[in-house]
Amino acid sequence: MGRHSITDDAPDRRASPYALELRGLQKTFRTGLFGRGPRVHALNGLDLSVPTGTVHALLGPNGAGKTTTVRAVATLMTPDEGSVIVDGVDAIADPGAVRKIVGVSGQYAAVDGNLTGFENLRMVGQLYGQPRSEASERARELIAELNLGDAADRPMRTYSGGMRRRLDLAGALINRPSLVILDEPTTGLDPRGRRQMWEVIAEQVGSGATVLLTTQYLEEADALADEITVIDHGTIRAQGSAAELKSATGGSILTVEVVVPQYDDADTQVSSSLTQIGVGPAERVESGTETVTDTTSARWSVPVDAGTRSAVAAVLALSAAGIEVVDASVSTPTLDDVFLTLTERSGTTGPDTLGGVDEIIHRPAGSDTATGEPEAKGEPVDRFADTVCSDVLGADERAADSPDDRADRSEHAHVH
Ligand SMILES: Nc1ncnc2c1ncn2[C@@H]1O[C@H](COP(=O)(O)OP(=O)(O)OP(=O)(O)O)[C@@H](O)[C@H]1O
Repeated sequence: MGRHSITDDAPDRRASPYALELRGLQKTFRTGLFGRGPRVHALNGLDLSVPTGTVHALLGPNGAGKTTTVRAVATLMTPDEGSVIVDGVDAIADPGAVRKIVGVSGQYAAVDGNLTGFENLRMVGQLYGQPRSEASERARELIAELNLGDAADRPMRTYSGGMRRRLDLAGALINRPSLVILDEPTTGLDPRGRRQMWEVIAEQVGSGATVLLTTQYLEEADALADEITVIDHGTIRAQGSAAELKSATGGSILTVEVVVPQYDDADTQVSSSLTQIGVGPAERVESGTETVTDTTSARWSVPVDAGTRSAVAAVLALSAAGIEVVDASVSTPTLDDVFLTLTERSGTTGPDTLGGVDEIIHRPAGSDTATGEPEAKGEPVDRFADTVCSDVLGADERAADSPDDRADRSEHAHVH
């Protein structure tokens, strides 16, 4: 995708093969009245590199730090420590420049329900500084790409959930951003709508977009992402392709059911045959089951790395040793297994788990300037749109900052 520049001010950009680089990102929130509640370590030193033209998925349970990461990249929140570089531009030193080169989903579709999809998109383009004719052309282009042709001239309030999501994605793409941030792009869609959205996202990536995706759907990350980062309590638990994560979580397991031979060292015989095929020791997992032929069978399992070929090899080896095989199957871990293993290991207990609350700070009233009031989820959406608008319309950028973010800049909480 080409890049559209909306101002003459060229940002201070260094050449980079990465559309996004995060280094040592830390963020601690104060909570409670006057910030006297527990500190929440939302991010504990996050590192991430997203090569240009790829999709990177952030996976984590509720409260893991996904939205905080996304907000740091979208310049809605200033981290306490670390750096955010978008397409070579330092987001902390020059947030205004970064806002012009990121597109964030969830921001635009609701601009005005009474306007048509086309009018909404054209307006977003104009807010980015595109002349009306160019904004119209880009809006028509995206409407065609995102299969919204039939609905383009209908008021947006008549759109289905899936159409709104596609219009929303179009809004995030209107400025031909270097990095597209999709925060849970298919939440609430039915399976068909989700698959249609995946197709649209895949097409955009095929034409060169770089995407940072957060999702609660592991199959979404599996289907779309080149790389996945699993985070929990603001810390990276694992990073890699879906296949790498699956094999790091334990690889495939071969399970074999055999007719128990009636001689003394039968177990040793089965165990050594299977261990030779596997990449770890074989274990007897179940025994004493009556088979349909009134003989007793036993189940064995062994970790393997050759997929179904391991099952064939096991049957051949056991048959050669005179042991009858009743059943053999290989199971490969799903991304769900990976996710559960990684997040269970870190002590996550469920959807309401808080990220990294580790201390209660008692301060005398008035001893710090942070309000510490938790923000309502969803507030950043409006704030990003406001900030983009104020940037492109030349208003004072600082006016769009919340008191919370100003406090963020003046005060750096530390993780202990
Ligand atoms: N403004 C805030 N004030 C206080 N705590 C906050 C604030 N924003 C986030 N947190 C806390 O930081 C942690 C990380 O939150 P974050 O929203 O980034 O998680 P998430 O992975 O996006 O979760 P979810 O999937 O539920 O959206 C959570 O414990 C959350 O309660």
